[in-house]
Amino acid sequence: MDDEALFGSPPVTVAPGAVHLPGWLSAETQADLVGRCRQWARGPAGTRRHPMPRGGVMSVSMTSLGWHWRPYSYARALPDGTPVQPFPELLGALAARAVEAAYGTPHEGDPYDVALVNFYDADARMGMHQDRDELSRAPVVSLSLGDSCVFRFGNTETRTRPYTDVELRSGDLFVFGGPSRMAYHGVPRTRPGTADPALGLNGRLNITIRASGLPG
Ligand SMILES: O=C(O)CCC(=O)C(=O)O
Ligand SMILES: [Fe+2]
Repeated sequence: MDDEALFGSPPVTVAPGAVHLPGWLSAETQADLVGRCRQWARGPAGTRRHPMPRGGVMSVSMTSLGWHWRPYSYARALPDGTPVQPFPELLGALAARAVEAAYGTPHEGDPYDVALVNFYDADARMGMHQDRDELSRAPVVSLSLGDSCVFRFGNTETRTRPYTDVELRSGDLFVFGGPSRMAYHGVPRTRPGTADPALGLNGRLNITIRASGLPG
């Protein structure tokens, strides 16, 4: 696979260390990933909308691979003891290619070992947050499938301005590391109905691939 040489447009640096690569995944790879996400969601650990510590439930449905994430920690197993599904090697390979495509240098450092698959229906959103439960500061690799969304990429100090609103479409790659690794970000809205019908996905999927830095 050499998608980045064949598809997409040049990388856009949104903030130092935060790079958007529109159309990075081929249509074939997108369809393949949608099928895999469906399989992962059907696994024993399933997909769930996590309760928030201060009340309410997340509107995004999540499947964890490699380590189980819930607000706000990683664990080897679900609270009921169900083991988490293994981290797919395919995602490790994609993350390595993604980092090299974004920065032009190979990924060195902690291995990618966890992925969160987020499903957004038409009403789902994700509030401004930092990805701060990893011990590793390896870049976060984010892949988008299906409906477009507004991805709000902010600063490391506050949940509020300054931020940049980026339109993430199906097949887009977004990598944030270095000085942007701890930037606040969120998804204020998706754009229901914008997915290519040929993809067969009603809604939006996002896969974030991370290095937990936790002992394997
Ligand atoms: O859905 C997205 O594009 C962002 C997801 C995200 O920020 C997360 O899973 O922590
Ligand atoms: Fe995040």
